Amino acid sequence: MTSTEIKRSVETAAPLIEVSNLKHAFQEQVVLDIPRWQIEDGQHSLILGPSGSGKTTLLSILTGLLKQSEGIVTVLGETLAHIPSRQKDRFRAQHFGVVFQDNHLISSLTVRENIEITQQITGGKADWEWAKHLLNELGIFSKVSKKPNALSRGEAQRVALVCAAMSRPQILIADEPTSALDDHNTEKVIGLFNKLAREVNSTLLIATHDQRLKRLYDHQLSLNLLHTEKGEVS
Ligand SMILES: Nc1ncnc2c1ncn2[C@@H]1O[C@H](COP(=O)(O)OP(=O)(O)OP(=O)(O)O)[C@@H](O)[C@H]1O
Repeated sequence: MTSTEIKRSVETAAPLIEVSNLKHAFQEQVVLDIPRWQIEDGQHSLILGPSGSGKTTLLSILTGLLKQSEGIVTVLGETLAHIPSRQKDRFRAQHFGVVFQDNHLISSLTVRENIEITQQITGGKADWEWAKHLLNELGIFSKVSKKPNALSRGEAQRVALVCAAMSRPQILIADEPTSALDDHNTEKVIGLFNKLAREVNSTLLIATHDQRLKRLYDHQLSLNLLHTEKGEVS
């Protein structure tokens, strides 16, 4: 066992994520209410729910960007509320890789520069060999000197995946990775996420309203709309 694996096995003796009595409200409107939820290391999971059911809110809480109104959230055994604010960014960068729906690549930088700057921001040391390996695994190494506007949406998403995986995070989050895709491309993208999670030894956490993904992952958290707008039928 390498030292990284030993560190990881110690860190992951606790569940990867554990939530109890979690509630969140915006202006007294409760948008999230999760009595209990747990993910173990390696248990790829879906957060399923319609638009407005609180998926992004939950991801923001898990990554320490938003403090919940009530309840306890622990990540890798650490209670988020006990981590001082100035250490939250570091905690997030160390343990989470996030792939957003709209990729968040910097348009004036090449693929290689986007990857390098991500590493600098997350505090990791430059490791171009690892980046090359991941780019090759995802079939986009030939695009390293291109800028994002010269990439297809699928290629840009794969670059974003490489950026998210560079720090070998324990948790790889994807926010709506497939909702705009047809069935064929959905399977391809999910295949890439699974492959990368294996490479990096990460657990996938996918937030989506795409019901097609339900049959692909056993572990699922279903969120419901807790409120309706005036004029909407509940
Ligand atoms: N900063 C905020 N201030 C007030 N209300 C908010 C804020 N952020 C989210 N909300 C509300 O909280 C509810 C949940 O929003 P959230 O973005 O978490 O849902 P979602 O499931 O991710 O939706 P979508 O699939 O459309 O992205 C919505 O009613 C939204 O309007």
